[in-house]
Amino acid sequence: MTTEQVAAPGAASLAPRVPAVRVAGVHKTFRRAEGMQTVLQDINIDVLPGEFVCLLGSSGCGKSTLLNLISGLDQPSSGRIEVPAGRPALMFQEHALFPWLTAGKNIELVLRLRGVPKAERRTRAEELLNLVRLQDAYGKRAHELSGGMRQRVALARALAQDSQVLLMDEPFAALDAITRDVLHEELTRIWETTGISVVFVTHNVREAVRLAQRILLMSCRPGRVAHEWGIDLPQPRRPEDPDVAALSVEITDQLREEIRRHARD
Ligand SMILES: Nc1ncnc2c1ncn2[C@@H]1O[C@H](COP(=O)(O)OP(=O)(O)OP(=O)(O)O)[C@@H](O)[C@H]1O
Repeated sequence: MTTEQVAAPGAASLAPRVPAVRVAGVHKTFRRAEGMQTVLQDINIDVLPGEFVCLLGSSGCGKSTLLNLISGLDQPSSGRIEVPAGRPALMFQEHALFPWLTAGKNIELVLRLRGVPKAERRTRAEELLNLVRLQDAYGKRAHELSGGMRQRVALARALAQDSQVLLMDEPFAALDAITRDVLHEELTRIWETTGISVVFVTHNVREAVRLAQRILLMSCRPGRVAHEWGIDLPQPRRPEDPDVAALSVEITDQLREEIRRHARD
């Protein structure tokens, strides 16, 4: 297992040794018709301020469950979740924009809920749309936007929460490969600019290697952190770069091994 610890480049208001997110000894069990199912077992993760961490694993290994626990949407059966950086923002595969509101108003709604004065909301919404390179989308509704554009608005809306931590659950999984690629580039740029911590869930090895400073590979049933890689390859990374390709092969082999092990159990 490679456990190279990587320094986060981003800014953050927290002292360097205080993690943005701490998951300590977390177990999660669900009651099901066939009995109790342990989905997560003894998960221990510290996410540093400004760090980009990918949770990688095959379908059903508990990635979304872990993200839900970090977000506070669900509680661990035992162990502790701490988010010293404050309430995280969330982004999912589904954009979940309100269809009756324009892109700008979707963002302004979050600003309003945060108590941002009315006079400032429009300017801030436009700034956020600029940040995701959607300057012209302020007055457009979701049905007038492409899938990639909707996810950009969803990202802008998540950033409107002004959180230090962004939790992303397969946000680009429904997009075509080229659009996904462009959004990877945008997300990397935004992460570098804002210095937020990102916890990004995916089952796509290439996506994880493209984005992350640290990849945590989860095993299945129960979900545990089976392997960890620290990645200090420069951004932007291209799949065909030899180091990126070699790492993708190494991680894919480990993922296959985890899937085989799970099938044998
Ligand atoms: N509320 C729940 N009640 C019962 N079982 C649940 C609940 N939520 C999740 N599970 C189970 O926990 C396991 C892990 O699910 P989870 O959605 O976290 O996996 P995942 O790794 O995110 O999968 P995918 O990549 O397919 O989204 C699955 O077996 C799922 O059926």
